[in-house]
Amino acid sequence: MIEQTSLTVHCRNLSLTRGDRQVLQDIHCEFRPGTLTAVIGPNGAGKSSLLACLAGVLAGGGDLLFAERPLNRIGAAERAQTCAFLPQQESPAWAMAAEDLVALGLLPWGRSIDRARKRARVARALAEVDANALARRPVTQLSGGELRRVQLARLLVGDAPLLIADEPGAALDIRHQLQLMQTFRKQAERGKTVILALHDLPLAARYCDRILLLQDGKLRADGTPQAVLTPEQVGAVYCIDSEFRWRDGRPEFIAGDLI
Ligand SMILES: Nc1ncnc2c1ncn2[C@@H]1O[C@H](COP(=O)(O)OP(=O)(O)OP(=O)(O)O)[C@@H](O)[C@H]1O
Repeated sequence: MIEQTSLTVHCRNLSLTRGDRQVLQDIHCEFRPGTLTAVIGPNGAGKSSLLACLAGVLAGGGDLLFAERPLNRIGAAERAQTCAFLPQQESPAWAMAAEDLVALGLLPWGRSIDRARKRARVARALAEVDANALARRPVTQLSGGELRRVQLARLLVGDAPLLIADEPGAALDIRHQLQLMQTFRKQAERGKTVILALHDLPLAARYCDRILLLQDGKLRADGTPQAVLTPEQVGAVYCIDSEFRWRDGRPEFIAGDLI
């Protein structure tokens, strides 16, 4: 059984083919507890594919290890308790109440958590994303950002040591985006391994410890925001001008013009 409070993920020579295209090539990296990592890169670079592999949803070549154990040898229930995953897009299948959708995040624990504790954890997770007021609303009647916040509560409710979320803040207003990034920061500070695919480079620079930059399925850079978001690297990958600077002790990424 994997120790539930902290988890290192090793990814060695990971490759993935989808259709007739190789979308990930020899990705070599590791993700440590207490670290908030952003995976960035242009559209089609392979971010979602990488996250889906890390979550065990897609299987590629190479080795993926959770706490030194091959991911494909970890049973489904244990894997679900270990890793919470939020894909880029997910539409609700039926009109369940938001709190019931969040409670699905506790399914991997079955009856080992009693009803009262389940209710308390669901309420806490909804509060974390400022969504308590949505608890009884049918998920099919929520706005895009409201639904995303409820799905994020489902990601958090199980308290899994590994959190993987694909564009978690894409539909959120600016206040909820900041709140969400603070939540992920807190999760990392509590010892979780947190991996997010992000397009928002200023948010990645400000909140993440580490950035992986993907381009055409290859890992182009891996390091601190300052080391990765250099004008040269950003220019080469995104074809834009940019600036990375420190203001009041805080890293700031500023996008400039198209090159
Ligand atoms: N189901 C699929 N079948 C075949 N090819 C796919 C499939 N899904 C994605 N791809 C291809 O895999 C490559 C990587 O896609 P992926 O979704 O991982 O990129 P991404 O970096 O997450 O992009 P975005 O920023 O647009 O979300 C792209 O070239 C895409 O066209």
